[in-house]
Amino acid sequence: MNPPHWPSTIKYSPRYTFDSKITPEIKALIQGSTSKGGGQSSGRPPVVIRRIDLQGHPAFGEYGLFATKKIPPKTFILYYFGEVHSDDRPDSNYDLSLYRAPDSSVHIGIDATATGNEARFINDYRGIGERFNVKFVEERLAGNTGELRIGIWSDSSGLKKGDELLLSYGKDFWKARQG
Ligand SMILES: C[S@@+](CC[C@H](N)C(=O)[O-])C[C@H]1O[C@@H](n2cnc3c(N)ncnc32)[C@H](O)[C@@H]1O
Repeated sequence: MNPPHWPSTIKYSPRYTFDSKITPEIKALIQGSTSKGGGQSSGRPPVVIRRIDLQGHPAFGEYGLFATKKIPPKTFILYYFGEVHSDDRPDSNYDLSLYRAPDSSVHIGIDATATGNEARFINDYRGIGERFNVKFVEERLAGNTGELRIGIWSDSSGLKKGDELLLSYGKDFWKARQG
């Protein structure tokens, strides 16, 4: 079932989908040798999608993601899911880097433009809060033999109920969108 306020134009998926151009080798690299647990851990994450109706909020009219309860510091909240792909998608505003080969011959991303989960709605802190309050943490499941994931964790301050989750997308994201 879709989470509350999920927009009908986007497909909800609490697990990876794979672009048709992803080779079996790359799929195996991402999934690891232990194909354990294809999706989000049990239950809904402690977050809710809300439309931003606050005048002056830089993402006014769009959506954001908010804590439904107090989240302690350094706590796992949810994973970032979307379409795993190996092509360049410079125009996507929902594309996260998942894996880069040491010689840069392969670069895998997770693009949640058309398919994804609640994590796609997390805004960048710039113009909203003083600093980010959540961050991306890479992990491999099953004692480092399972699927490669990007988790979203609270930072050292934690969040209060009702706080908007705010990331730092990094300067390159905004530099690429200037002008
Ligand atoms: C990953 S999406 C975040 C969710 C988005 N607000 C939505 O409703 O789909 C990234 C997009 O959100 C908006 N956004 C996120 N953080 C922002 C910020 N600090 N200032 C302005 N726009 C922001 C921009 O449109 C950006 O391209």
